Formats: sequence, structure tokens, C-alpha cells
Amino acid sequence: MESAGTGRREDILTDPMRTKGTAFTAEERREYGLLGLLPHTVTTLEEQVGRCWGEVHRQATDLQRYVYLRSLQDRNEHLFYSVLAADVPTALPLVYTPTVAEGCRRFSALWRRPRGLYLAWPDRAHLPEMLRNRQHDEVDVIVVTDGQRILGIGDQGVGGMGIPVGKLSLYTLIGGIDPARTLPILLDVGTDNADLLDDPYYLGWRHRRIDDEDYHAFVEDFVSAVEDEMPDVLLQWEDFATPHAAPILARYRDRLLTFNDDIQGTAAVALGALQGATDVAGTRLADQQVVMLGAGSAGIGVMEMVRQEMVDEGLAPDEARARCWVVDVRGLLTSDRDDLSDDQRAFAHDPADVADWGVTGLPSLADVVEHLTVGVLLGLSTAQGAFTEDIVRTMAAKVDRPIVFPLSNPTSNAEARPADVDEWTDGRALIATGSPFPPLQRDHGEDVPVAQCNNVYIFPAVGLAVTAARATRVTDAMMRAAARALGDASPALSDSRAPLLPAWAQVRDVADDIALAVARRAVVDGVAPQASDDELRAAIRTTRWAPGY
Ligand SMILES: NC(=O)c1ccc[n+]([C@@H]2O[C@H](COP(=O)([O-])OP(=O)(O)OC[C@H]3O[C@@H](n4cnc5c(N)ncnc54)[C@H](O)[C@@H]3O)[C@@H](O)[C@H]2O)c1
Ligand SMILES: O=C(O)C[C@H](O)C(=O)O
Ligand SMILES: [Mg+2]
Repeated sequence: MESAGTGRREDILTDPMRTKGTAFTAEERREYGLLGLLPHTVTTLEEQVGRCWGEVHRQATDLQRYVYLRSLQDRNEHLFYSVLAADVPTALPLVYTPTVAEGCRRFSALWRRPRGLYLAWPDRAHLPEMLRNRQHDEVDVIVVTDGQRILGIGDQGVGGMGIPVGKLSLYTLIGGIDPARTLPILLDVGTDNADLLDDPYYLGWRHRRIDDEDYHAFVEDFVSAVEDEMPDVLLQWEDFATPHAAPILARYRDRLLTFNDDIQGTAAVALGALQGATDVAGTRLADQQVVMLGAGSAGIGVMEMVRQEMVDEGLAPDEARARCWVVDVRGLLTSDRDDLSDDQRAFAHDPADVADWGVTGLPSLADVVEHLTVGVLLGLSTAQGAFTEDIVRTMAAKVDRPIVFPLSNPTSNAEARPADVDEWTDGRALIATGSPFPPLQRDHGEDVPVAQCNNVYIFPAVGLAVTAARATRVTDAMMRAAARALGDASPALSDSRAPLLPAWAQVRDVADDIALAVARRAVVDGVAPQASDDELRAAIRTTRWAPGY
């Protein structure tokens, strides 16, 4: 930690970026006027970490563990990140998916301390002033949400703030972004969640969501204010509802350094995991029929990257498209439907393609799996249990190594449980999930972890890359470089029984590799200053913040 400075003693003791709590030494206590303000014993950071983990484990529920860790973050950031770093696999589900979903649902009741910015529509005339009120001047990464599509649990209004806060914790833990240079933002444009509108303790703007015209004007004013105040910042869009997510990305991606995590981050992690899976299955994506359940911004984003990959593997654009099948709540996307956005229409099949299936109405997922030899089944539908035993068994009867990724979050929204998929396929399926699941049990006693195919493998590394390389845009090629670098780190490439994605214990090293690949691509694409690999590596190293006193 940089010097505790010469601020007033209360500042040093209570400033979460500067405090050491009981680890202030006897000399520091005297120097900063802290004598008598702390219990006598001086502890080490390691002892503090041990004590905190004891308290985490002592809590009765994961939600209480989440509350404990979040309040630790508000008290002492160095200790908070040291605690997370000491046990990443245990910490991740507590500060992130799935527990963060409960934190968002209970946000108003759990309110403790301010963090980040709440930009509410009624205050729209003051956006620049509100941005200037941010806690720290220099910001590398903003994560912003409007709370409308939080994980798979819908509109959480102001409670959506839990997501930017959680994502930014991982930008720091995994991507090494200095926590004092991160900024979570909640655009409070109302909520259509009736329970929240009726909740007397709801802390957001108690109003239905504003209409689209006002909404887009507000987003534009927000982006303009960000450009004025923090022109070099990375602006990550998170958990926007599908009708807003892709249009916002399209509008701003060529104007500033920005990306949508649910569209692009998810696509990159899915493609990374598919690289390991296809390798183990001894095939290529281009040789498979790929089926996606869910045509929201996440599902379409993934299919767009899958399609590009098939083209890279040698297919003509139309051949690639013909191998991609997307099914939504109504059924297969077909070109005679009048309810599709342009992004969805790009994956619509001609009804003639399926005419001989003899299905009346739109084919369902079960029909698709019955009539095609499906090698890859992906889920971003929010539909719990939609990968039924019948569907999975039908698929698995036709391929040796079915690739099945139920990617919806949180845990309760997953399209299938890995243990079930494993049983239905006699252990042949290659599985990855969006939320964490227990390892698969094997007869000979050796448990196999289930890969968590979550965009957390991607966004911290992208943040590290663009900060280190001083990039000005996030290009598609940069996201695909991230996917490739992640895929190259798949343990399954060297051991076909290993998980498809790296273990959490390795995730920071893998983030460095991904960051290098992304930064290199930024240079090639002309959106970052010229730099050699050695220079980029050095920049990544020096950008990385690590906790410690
Ligand atoms: N693993 C990850 O990293 C990751 C990343 C982003 C999003 N997600 C998850 O993806 C899910 C979807 O996100 P989104 O923004 O695209 O949501 P969305 O609500 O916009 O889209 C959901 C899609 O699924 C379809 N659908 C809903 N119920 C269905 C059903 N019963 N059968 C078939 N289709 C159904 C809808 O028609 C829609 O096309 C969420 O659960 C989210 O948590 C996971
Ligand atoms: O937040 C996550 O766990 C992943 C993803 O961004 C989602 O919206 O589900
Ligand atoms: Mg998300």
C-alpha cells in the first residue's frame, strides 16, 4: 500500500483504500495518532485473512456471507481482496454468481453504504455534476447497468447495482484493475417489477420504466457526460434487457472504448470452452449442427461468434448459417416469423429447411434434436430444466461426445444440472455451465470439476488489456483473440477428462495470457499505440494492482 499519508487520523483509520485495521504497527499507531483507537495486538495481513475466513464460514447462509464480504470491502479493500485471493473458488460464488442474485433481490433491505453512482432519471439535468461526484477521480473501468435484466431473474430496478459492484470486484481480483480506479454505475430509469414498486422500503425511483424515446435520450446524455468526464475509460454495459442491449452497443462501439459483456464477453467464453470441447470430441465446430436455446442478446451474441468461427474454419457464410439453429420461447427462428429483430433474423431458417419434419407450427427444441444430428447444444434461455432427459438422450444417441452447455444464470435458471446430463449420457457429455455446480462424481472416486463457462473468464482480462495497451476501442477481433487465448488454456487439450476451462486457481495467470492476446490484437487493429510483445507484457505487469499493506 502506498504511504498512509498525512491525513487526519480518522481518515487513515476509516478510508477503505488506506486502512490496515488492526495491522497498523505500533510505530504507525503513534505516527498517525491512532494510539488507543485499536485493540493492543498488532496482527499481520495473513492473520486478518484467516480471521475473516473464519467469520465467512461461521455465517449461516451464503447471503450472509455475501453481506459480510461486501461490508468488509466497504471497510478495508486491501483486506477484502487478500481474502478473496486466498481462496478464489470459494469466494467467487459468494461475491458473484449465484449469490449476487440474492444480493440484488434484497438490495434495498440490505443497504449499508454508498458505493458507485446512482444516476436517476429525475436528476437527469445534473448528469455531469453527478459524474464529478464520483469517489475517485481517475477511472479505468465503469460497469453500468439499468437493472432491467439481472442474470435470469429479470427487472431488479436499483437492486441491479449488485451486478456492477460484483463484476468490478472481479476486474480487480482477476484482472488486477486498481479498485480505486473502478466505478459501478446504476442508471435508475424506474422499474416494471410490481413487487418492488409495492415495497415500502424500495430505494430506487418508484416509477415505471420510462419510454424508449426518453430512455435512449438519457443513455445518450450519460454517454456524452462520460466522454467529457472520463474520455479514456472502458465502459462496460451489463445486464441490459435484450431490446436495448444490442442497439446501445451498435450505437456506441465505434464512438468510445466500450463493450457489452453479456453479448461479447459471453460469446468469447463460450467459444473458448467450445475449443476445448471440440478438441476432446475430435471434431470442429464447422462439422456440427449447433443449437442454441434462447434468442436474447446473450444467445444471439454467442451464435454470431460461433458462425464467424465456422467461416474461419472454411465454411462459406451461408453454409455456416445453415448449421446454426436458434430456438426461443415460441420455437425455432424461421424467416416467416414477424417477431424477430434483425440480429435474430440473421439466424432464421427458411421454413422449407424443416418442411419435411412434419411438424405443425414452429419446431420445438425437441423437434430440432429429433430431426438433426446435433453435436452442440447451448442454453441461454433462462428456462430452468429445458434440456430434458428426452432431449439430451435423443441428442446423445446420435453423437459420441455430445457437447451440452446449460449457460443460464443463476443456478436455478440452468437448462439442466450437470449430474443429470452426465447420467443421461453415461458420462459421454462434455459439459459447461454458467453458474457453479458441484463436481461430477466418478465410480473410481475421482471427482471431475464442471467448467463454469461464465464471462468472468473474459471481462477482467479485457479490462486489463485495454488499460495496459491504452486501447481506444474494443473490436470483434479483440474479443475473438480473448476466446482463442482462453481456449488455448483449456486443460482438456492435454487431458480429455479434465474440465473444459482452467481452474480458478489459475485464472489470474490465464487473464495475463488473454490480456496479452487482446492487447496485441488492439495494436494490429490500430486501436492502440504500437508496442512490442515485451512492451505489452511489461505494461500488463505494471497495470496489475495487488492487495497488500
Ligand atoms: N454464462 C454466462 O456467462 C452468461 C452470460 C450472459 C447471460 N447469461 C444468461 O443468459 C440468460 C439469457 O440472457 P439474455 O439477456 O439473452 O435474456 P433474454 O431474456 O433477453 O433472452 C431469453 C431468451 O430465451 C427465450 N426463452 C425464454 N424462455 C424459454 C423457454 N421456456 N424455452 C425456450 N426459450 C425460452 C426467450 O424467448 C429469449 O429469446 C440469463 O439467464 C443470463 O443469466 C449467462
Ligand atoms: O453475471 C454472470 O454471472 C454472467 C452474465 O453476465 C449473466 O448476466 O448471467
Ligand atoms: Mg450479465
